[in-house]
Amino acid sequence: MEEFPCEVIRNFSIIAHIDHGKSTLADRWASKQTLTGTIQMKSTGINQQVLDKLKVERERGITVKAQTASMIHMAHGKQHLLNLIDTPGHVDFAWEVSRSLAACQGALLLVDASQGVQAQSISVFHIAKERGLKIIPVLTKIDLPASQPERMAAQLQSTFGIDPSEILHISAKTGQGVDSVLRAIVDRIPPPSGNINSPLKAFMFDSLYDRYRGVISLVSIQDGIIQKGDRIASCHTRKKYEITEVGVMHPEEVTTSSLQPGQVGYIACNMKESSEAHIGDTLHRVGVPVDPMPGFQPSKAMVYAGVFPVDSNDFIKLEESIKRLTLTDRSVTIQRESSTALGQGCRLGFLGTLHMDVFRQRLEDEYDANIIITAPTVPYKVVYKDKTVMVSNPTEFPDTSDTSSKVNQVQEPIVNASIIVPEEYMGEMMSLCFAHRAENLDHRYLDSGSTSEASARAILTCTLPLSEIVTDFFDQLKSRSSGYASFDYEDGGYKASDLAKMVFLLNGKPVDALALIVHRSAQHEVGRKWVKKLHKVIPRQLFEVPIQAAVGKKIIARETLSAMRADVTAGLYGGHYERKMKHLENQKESKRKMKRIGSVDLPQDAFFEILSTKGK
Ligand SMILES: Nc1nc2c(ncn2[C@@H]2O[C@H](COP(=O)(O)OP(=O)(O)OP(=O)(O)O)[C@@H](O)[C@H]2O)c(=O)[nH]1
Repeated sequence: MEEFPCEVIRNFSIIAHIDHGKSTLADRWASKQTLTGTIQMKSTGINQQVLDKLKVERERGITVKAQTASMIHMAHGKQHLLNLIDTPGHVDFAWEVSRSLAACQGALLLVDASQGVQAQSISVFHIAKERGLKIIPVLTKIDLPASQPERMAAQLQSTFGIDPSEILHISAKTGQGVDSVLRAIVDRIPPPSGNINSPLKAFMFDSLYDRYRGVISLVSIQDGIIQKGDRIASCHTRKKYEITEVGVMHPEEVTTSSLQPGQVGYIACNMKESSEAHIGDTLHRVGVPVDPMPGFQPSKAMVYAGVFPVDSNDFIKLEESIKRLTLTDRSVTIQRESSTALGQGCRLGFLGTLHMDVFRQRLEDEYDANIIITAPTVPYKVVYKDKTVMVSNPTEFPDTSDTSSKVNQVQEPIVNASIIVPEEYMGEMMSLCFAHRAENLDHRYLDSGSTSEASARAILTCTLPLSEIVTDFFDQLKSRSSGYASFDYEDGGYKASDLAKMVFLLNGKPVDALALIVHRSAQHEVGRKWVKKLHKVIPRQLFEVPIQAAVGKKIIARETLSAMRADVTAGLYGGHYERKMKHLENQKESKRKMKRIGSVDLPQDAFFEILSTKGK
């Protein structure tokens, strides 16, 4: 690939609410490049969303991991190199958005012309604005009969102060106006600055793991030049490496002879451990140190869950798979955990529940893992007289009803939430929020000056405990607004709360994997619901089994599982010997799949059933 000086390079991202059409637009450009044959790309074909590489992304139609791709565009008689750094659109991945934007000078704010501004449009706009990026507003899907470009342009003006004459109107589906976006990128986004004669300064904004070459780092070159054979060092770890390959993402890797100032691309340098690749690190030439770029805050886990192998003999294999997977997803935190009910496992920290779901699915799809994942928990702060302890595992939560426990206070994480919804659903949304312990509820209209016409949209803001939204909040939000509501949240710190640990007992023995942290106002309801659920899924035993929910020493709910008859063959009269044997065999087989809790045999399926249902 030829070399491009800074002035013809543009580094940009597309920022948008989920489903507003980022991948479709990027894809149109990618397929156009293959059609014109400007660049040989290992594209998977026209209209296949080449940027959404992961299987889970294709299945769910969401972008999980930011990808980069380079394109060549002719403008003003010169070839321009446009580097697209894709960003995920889901609230869980705001951290990835911020990271991707650090390598850009501009961003396309893509808004669906039939839906208008949504919750994530607002949050990503602010992230881009804070980073000082040039923003190009684009209304897309104008081919849809329901699109209202004029009204949405007015909305962009009232929400973001954008001049309507700057807004591009396109359809990524039909291709209308798509070229005008490329032109605007060239004309409006400033080229990256950088000096080829200055010492090498490369900013690492992402890393991937390759089985054969080790860690592949994605970098944006601030100054200097980087090529094969160069010896580089990390400002953060001070470790030294030799560059074995450099190139650009196209979106597949294409080797180049060098990467120059303003370019975004990948480097391979025999980095064996992903722990050596620090996102936000600055790389320089060995012996020529530079001032590091301001790095990133590490991502913060918001949701924790225990992951256990279904067959306890598979723990080592599972741990290995988890470690391999975290090489491509650095935002997951890992800690070993052991449970009397489920054996040895890992406690993983995720950015949110979608992130957790995606990780679980990737473990199953890519590593063939057979796992049990416990109910998600948020990180709580337990304040003692002399110290504060973070607790992300319900089994470690103290008994707050015990006055001798020396706990002064328990605090839970809070989020500042915003919901955008057509005004006729406001009542439903408010009651949903109140049912989830919302406070500081407020609202305003998004279509400024709009009269009370039916489709006027409002933005509702409130604070919510994070624990309330990690279960079924999002599903309820969608179903109670007929799919119209969009939701976003940001960290709102911690707040004191009246929380308690709920323990479930089978035949008087606590099952640690089922422990929960609940708000005291909901403890009876939650206790009854879970006890009923357990009663439904636990098979009858040879003896009567009480199933109880307890908070502290107090039993708050109970069901009793009646005993069954001992002899499984007793009901078979006059049967063949073989039939009897088969029954006994079956019984032995299902015994092997049981987890024994005290004297109670609990089948794996029961755990799956209990833990897979999201509701508290
Ligand atoms: N009619 C029409 N449909 C479009 C257009 N652009 C995208 N779509 C459709 O909108 C849906 C969402 O598009 P995507 O490109 O997957 O959206 P996205 O923003 O990449 O989604 P995430 O990556 O999950 O954030 C798909 O069904 C697309 O076919 C358009 O210009 N016109």
